Amino acid sequence: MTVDVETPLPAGQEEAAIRCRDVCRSYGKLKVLSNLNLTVPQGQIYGLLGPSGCGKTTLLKCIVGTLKISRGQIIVLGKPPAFPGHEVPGRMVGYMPQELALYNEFTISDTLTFFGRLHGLTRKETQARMNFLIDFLDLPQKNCLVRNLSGGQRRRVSLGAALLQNPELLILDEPTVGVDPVLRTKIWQHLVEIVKTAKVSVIITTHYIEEARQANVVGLMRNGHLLAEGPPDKVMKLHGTATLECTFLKLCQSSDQTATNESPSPLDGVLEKSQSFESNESRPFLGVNSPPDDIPKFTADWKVRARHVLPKCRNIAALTIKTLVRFKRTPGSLCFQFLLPVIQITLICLCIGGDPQGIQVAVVNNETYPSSYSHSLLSSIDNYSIHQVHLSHSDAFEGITNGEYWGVIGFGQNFTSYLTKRALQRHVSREVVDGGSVHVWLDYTNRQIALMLQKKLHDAFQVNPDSFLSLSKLKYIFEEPIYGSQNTDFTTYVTPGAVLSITFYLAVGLTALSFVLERKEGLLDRCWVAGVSSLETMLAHLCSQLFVISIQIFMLLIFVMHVFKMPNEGSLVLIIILIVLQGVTGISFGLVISSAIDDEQSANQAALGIFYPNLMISGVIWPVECIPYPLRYLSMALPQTFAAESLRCIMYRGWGLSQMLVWRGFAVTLGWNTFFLVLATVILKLRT
Ligand SMILES: Nc1ncnc2c1ncn2[C@@H]1O[C@H](COP(=O)(O)OP(=O)(O)OP(=O)(O)O)[C@@H](O)[C@H]1O
Repeated sequence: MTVDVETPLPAGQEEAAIRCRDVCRSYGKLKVLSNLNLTVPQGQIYGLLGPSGCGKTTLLKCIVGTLKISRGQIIVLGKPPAFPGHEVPGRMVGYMPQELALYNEFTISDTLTFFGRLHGLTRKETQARMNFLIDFLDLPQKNCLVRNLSGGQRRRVSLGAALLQNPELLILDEPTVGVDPVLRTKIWQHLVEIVKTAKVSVIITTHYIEEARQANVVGLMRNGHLLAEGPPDKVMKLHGTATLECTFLKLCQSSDQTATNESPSPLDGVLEKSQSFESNESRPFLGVNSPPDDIPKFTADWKVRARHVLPKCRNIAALTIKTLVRFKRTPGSLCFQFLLPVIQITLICLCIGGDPQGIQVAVVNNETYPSSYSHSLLSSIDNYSIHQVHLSHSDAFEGITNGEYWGVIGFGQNFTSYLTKRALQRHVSREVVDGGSVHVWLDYTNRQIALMLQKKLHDAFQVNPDSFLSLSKLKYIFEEPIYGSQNTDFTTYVTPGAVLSITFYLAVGLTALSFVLERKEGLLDRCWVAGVSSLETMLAHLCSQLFVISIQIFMLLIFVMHVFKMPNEGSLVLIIILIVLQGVTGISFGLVISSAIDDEQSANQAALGIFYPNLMISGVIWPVECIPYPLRYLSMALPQTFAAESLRCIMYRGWGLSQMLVWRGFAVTLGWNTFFLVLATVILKLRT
């Protein structure tokens, strides 16, 4: 049967706050809920009891809609959870998860204000409820930080957050664990009172089985199904026991016995047992006047669906403010986030691409008179880069062999006279060529240093155009470059790519970790139950991270352009937009990692794992033109290759968006942003 959202439910069914029929849920191959049937009557307290690991929390998560069921049907306050337009998850339900699910950097007041914002309470309403809850739950001052509270106090704050908006349905997962007996009694009294006065429905799990006698109905759960369901007195009377604990033990024994009896042969036992389990488990031993299980199918108008999907500004604002408050409470970490990119770019500009300095080179000069060409050549060498050590032939070679010198420069005894002959005569003997040459032996284990030495010697030999050396050489005249200057160093090449990489990786790291931690601590689940969608979570995170990125980029540009004086011929606006977009790529990639991965270690590994390959292949450190072809094709698919090229073109060539090399960087970055954001949203949706 299909019903429209406006159609009233069939008679009898409107009295149940929660109705679960044949509910199944597995984690991989582990079947946790198995054809479970449960009914929580409206305006009553339902105590869900069972041993650890029997599936209570899983069931509650399915009821609030943060976990999807594999089979069966759940109706909460008249409609399935997460049904378009239904406020479950949302304001109608107050959920206290088993994990404390509180922000440690928040005060009690921040915590309640945050949930008040999510539920759309006015400041006045939140304040009034806060005063009541602080008094009722015996909480310390409202400006106490959550991280400074005791375990029991935190649990009470968590309970306060669930009670805040006076929900129609309260779902409490072990609210009394770690709470002293006096307060436990008070909490139960409050539940009894709100059930009576405000007709609130409550489902509560507890390990203290006997305290559940105050519930109107109890459900005894084992291995993912209910063994019995009914008012506590009736359940105990039916099984002839004096306590709920004894009833539970008795039911467990008889359930074990039934399962054993129904397995005739140990050989085919596995199949038989599971079949008998399936058939028995769906029916509690004692039901509570369940009406016929004719649960209708629900459909929603496309307009309602569309409204349901659209992100709500209220939720995005509440989540963004939450992150900003957390930033405010951790100023050290915030300053570190702002300074880290500046420290990184400073190190890159100082340490990468510069010329080697003070390189020790041995000189063996067999010409003794000071007016010789060898002396004149040696005096032209750049002393800042090359430190000449004059030695004998044997000491020089011993030194270079021992790694003391990077090279040996040698001049023969008759260097000047042979060089003169070479310059004046057309045909000279091999001995003249050899004796009129500068002999250089280099340690090539460090190519950069060896190439620098070659270049410095070459430059030194070019200094005097009238010298015999220049006569004996063919000359090239390098005119003014079309772009850049002849003094452009490697740092200039690296900086634009490095700025993009720093922005990208910091955003990846911060996003991937913060999300994973929030999920682990149950905070994401709690926000979802308060009605926040995956898309809103993403957008809020994007907004708050954009704030951090903006300050990072501002400081980066100040350092790059004013401290390290990198040339900029292009539009500053384009440069800022491109860097911000790369930051968004980092945030969205971080969101993909955190939506797919559950623990910090794996998230860290994923973020770090892509760091080096991406850095090496994207042409950030070394030109893409030097990369082998298969990797070069891979490089084109990466988010930073074209973006880095685009930024170099803007900064050093002064190009704008009309040039393909520039707009291609923007287009690829936007493409990756969209892809990562959609992927993260889909993964988050699929994983609930
Ligand atoms: N995310 C998960 N992935 C895989 N298995 C899970 C996951 N969450 C729970 N389980 C498994 O599902 C089973 C039921 O867990 P659940 O937390 O629902 O039990 P519980 O009755 O609430 O236990 P407790 O009273 O100790 O909280 C357990 O065997 C648990 O190991």
